[in-house]
Amino acid sequence: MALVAGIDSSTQSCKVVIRDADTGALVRQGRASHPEGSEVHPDHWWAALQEAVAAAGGLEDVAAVSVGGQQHGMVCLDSEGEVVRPALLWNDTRSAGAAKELIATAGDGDAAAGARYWASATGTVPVASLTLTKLHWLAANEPDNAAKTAAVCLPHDWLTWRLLGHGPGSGPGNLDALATDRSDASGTGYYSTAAGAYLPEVLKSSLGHVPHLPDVLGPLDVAGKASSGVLVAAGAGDNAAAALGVGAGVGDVVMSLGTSGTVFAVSGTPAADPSGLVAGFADAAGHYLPLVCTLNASRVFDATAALLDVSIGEFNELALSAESGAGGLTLVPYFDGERTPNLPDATGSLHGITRANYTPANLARAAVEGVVCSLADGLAALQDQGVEARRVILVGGGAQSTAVQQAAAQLLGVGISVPRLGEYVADGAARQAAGALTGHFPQWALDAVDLPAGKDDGGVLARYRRFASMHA
Ligand SMILES: Nc1ncnc2c1ncn2[C@@H]1O[C@H](COP(=O)(O)OP(=O)(O)O)[C@@H](O)[C@H]1O
Ligand SMILES: O=C(CO)[C@@H](O)[C@H](O)COP(=O)(O)O
Repeated sequence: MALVAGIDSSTQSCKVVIRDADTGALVRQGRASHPEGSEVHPDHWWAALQEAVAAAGGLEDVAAVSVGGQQHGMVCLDSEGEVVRPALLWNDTRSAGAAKELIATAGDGDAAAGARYWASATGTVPVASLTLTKLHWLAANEPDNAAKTAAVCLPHDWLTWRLLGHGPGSGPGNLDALATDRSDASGTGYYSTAAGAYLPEVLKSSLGHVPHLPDVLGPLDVAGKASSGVLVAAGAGDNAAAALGVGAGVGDVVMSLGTSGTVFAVSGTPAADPSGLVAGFADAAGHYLPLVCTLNASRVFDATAALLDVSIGEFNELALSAESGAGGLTLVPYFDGERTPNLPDATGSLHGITRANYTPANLARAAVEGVVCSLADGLAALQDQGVEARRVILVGGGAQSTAVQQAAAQLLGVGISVPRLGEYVADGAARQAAGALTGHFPQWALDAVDLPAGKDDGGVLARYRRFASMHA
């Protein structure tokens, strides 16, 4: 029995699953936390990866490994392979102005024309989350660090490189060993998803020079072999890895409630949405992954639970104990600013408060409904781009909440499928590792509970949309 390992290096933590390559049976797993903040030195990810691997019993008996990682994070390396500055993560909004400038410049001052240019050139209209806008911010605000940047890569690329034994000072040519895959390259802002190629001229005009970029590997390619002999696969962005992990097919929309809220589907054609709501990413199996991402999902639950001084389990019980509609309370969850819609400076808001409805249970319910409604808007944006939604597969930490599952079934207008408690990004990476080992993706069974579509009788979504539109 060959074993494969999948790693999910996501915003809040690193998770490792070790599975049987043939059957997909879970053999062991481990986890370690990442530090807080939207600016993190990559060394923390490496330390957490090693801790999580150790907690999972090590990789000595594992034949292949692959890394799924939080997307977009800007990892700048100097000519020796040393990290130039802590990575700016996908949820760091300081480059919002840089995004605006890149759009205006491309459209000669006309933002709509600029958005059309970017959607057609890369598949995605720039927002603060994209690596490109972070590099543009770096050039304007830290010119010395920009000048020192000899290579740029993403969190999963950097971890793959470290697993292969590379690192600061690991010798001349070590930057040449950097590798990525289409799914993560397509989230940089300097890669054309449709053409499958980097856009060096875009980098030159935003960073001031063209740094070395990781080779873009195919879905079943091998990045290399570690000194221990373990095969290291191409890896993927975390959302693309989740799509592989749940085996998403035509008609499936995946909705993830992690730190980010994401809604995405596997598609045969690349998206190019000039409204900027849908990002035109690639998937990890040779197709495309139109995706909507918000900045506010599970952490809205964490923050509300902290305010109410209850555990996350008690928070869910409270939300379940309130009526649908939270007695008239509506929470617009823009706690960390927002990416979709693009409102980086927004804050959250609570509407409809009366003395009668201002209870912990209604507040918990309003938090759940607010997050689910923001993702319902994401689903609508995907459908506007032609994505077919026959069911929504719920994943990510927040999907474990029964209150979230019920609200999703009620408010999304399609049936919900909740896979059994699992780590679907890490599982997707494990499937990719098995693919690199055998030359094909294995079919692994997925155990899920289905909930039929309910009805939004109380107009919860319409009321949410009315209050959310006040932020525009
Ligand atoms: N039962 C639950 N109900 C609501 N939220 C939960 C539950 N279990 C975990 N979470 C939340 O999920 C988040 C972690 O999810 P995860 O998908 O691992 O995030 P990320 O991939 O961004 O690191 C945390 O904010 C955590 O509080
Ligand atoms: O920016 C995006 C997708 O475009 C995020 O989905 C990140 O990839 C982080 O994922 P989580 O840590 O929230 O799972």
